[in-house]
Amino acid sequence: MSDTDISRRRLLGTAGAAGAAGLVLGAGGGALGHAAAAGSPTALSTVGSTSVAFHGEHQAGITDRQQSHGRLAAFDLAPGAGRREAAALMRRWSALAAELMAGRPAGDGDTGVALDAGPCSLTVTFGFGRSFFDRTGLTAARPEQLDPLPVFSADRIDPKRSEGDLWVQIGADDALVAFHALHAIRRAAGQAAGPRWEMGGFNRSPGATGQPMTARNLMGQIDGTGNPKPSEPDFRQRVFVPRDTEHAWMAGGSYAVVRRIRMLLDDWERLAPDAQEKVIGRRKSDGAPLTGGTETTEPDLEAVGPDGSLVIPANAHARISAPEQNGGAAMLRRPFSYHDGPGEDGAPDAGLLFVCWQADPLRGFVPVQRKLDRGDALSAFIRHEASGLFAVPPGAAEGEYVGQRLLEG
Ligand SMILES: C=CC1=C(C)c2cc3[nH]c(cc4nc(cc5[nH]c(cc1n2)c(C)c5CCC(=O)O)C(CCC(=O)O)=C4C)c(C)c3C=C
Ligand SMILES: [Fe+2]
Repeated sequence: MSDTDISRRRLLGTAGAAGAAGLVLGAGGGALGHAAAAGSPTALSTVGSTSVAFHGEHQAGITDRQQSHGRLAAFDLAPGAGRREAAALMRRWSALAAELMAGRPAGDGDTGVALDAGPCSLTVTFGFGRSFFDRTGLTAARPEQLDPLPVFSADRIDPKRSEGDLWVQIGADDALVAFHALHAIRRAAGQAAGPRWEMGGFNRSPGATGQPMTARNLMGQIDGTGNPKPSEPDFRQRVFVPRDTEHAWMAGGSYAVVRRIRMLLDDWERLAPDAQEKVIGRRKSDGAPLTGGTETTEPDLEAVGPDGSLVIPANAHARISAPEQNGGAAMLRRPFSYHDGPGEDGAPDAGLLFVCWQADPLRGFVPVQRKLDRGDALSAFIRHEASGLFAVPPGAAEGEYVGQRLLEG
């Protein structure tokens, strides 16, 4: 996929909207505004009028710019619901997502919550968890990539907030639009599926920074610099399942690993700024490697300081997670931050809804997390509290629904 493919998916009000929001994945701006914005007296801003297409080769919400509001939710099929009910559900959900992403209401029973807003870059992305295949009698069609993730030594995973038959990722540049979309999805589930868990997150608002820039997380770090770029020749191969895959229904799809990672912010903030930078191996101010340059300068992993020690320490997070240190393993990270008030311990229940995308988690998240688990300086300041692994089918063509090739294959 080229950058142009990505920009074609997006119908941007102006290039300015894209710039203000920071196109971390390098998509260019198109020129088409949402109809509601076209010269009417109640014209929407570019933030409101920007829409993302539901139909396409890949589902939306993978390579699209991170929106300012995210909602992640898992659903379980109802007792007695099987393949037929799941197919009908995916047909309903896909039709609904296409309407909502175009800025149209959720049918007759629309609650009116998003009434005055445009699409606000809404994306709705659907995935299937491991248990979905047993529930629908499709175990033979389940890829080995959905085998359970290993248990890592530092995991503190809450099963009630993990996994699930179906996964929905919602992103939008407006909190009400994001809420409205998930609420409509939940209502449309009807008797077929019920909620298992839900998490809300956020990123910078479009226009908050003077110029487009990579996101910052709640530790204050620039986070996303090393992501694979659409302009790189192996981008597609890293993120999307190839055409010749054994399970043809997943060709053009991707695997999402979702981890709710709490940041132990009180401990982190006790560290001096230079110690914080050594934990990551990059400068906090501008994300440049500790060996110098700018955010996009390649780190010099061999460089030593006057005292003979490595400038980027051996246990620095960015060193350990780099593809060169992991046999080329890479993933596209597209997280949301979260803050759910104080935890039971009184410290902030805040951190990262870490969502990463790859063609194969066994050549993406798993080897990298294995290595981080063994000796990442960041480990002392984070705790993985929930986990999910989902197969995200390719995008649906016009008239199709997401997962149709699996459910009707
Ligand atoms: C298993 C995968 C990863 C987890 C889990 C993870 C958690 C995590 N990371 C940060 C902050 C940063 N990560 C950075 C780089 C980076 N992280 C991963 C993987 C995981 N991170 C990768 C593959 C990379 C890129 C490495 C490279 O290509 O050089 C950085 C540096 C800037 C950047 O490249 O994004 C920061 C900062 C936190 C806070 C966190 C858990 C809460
Ligand atoms: Fe990281």
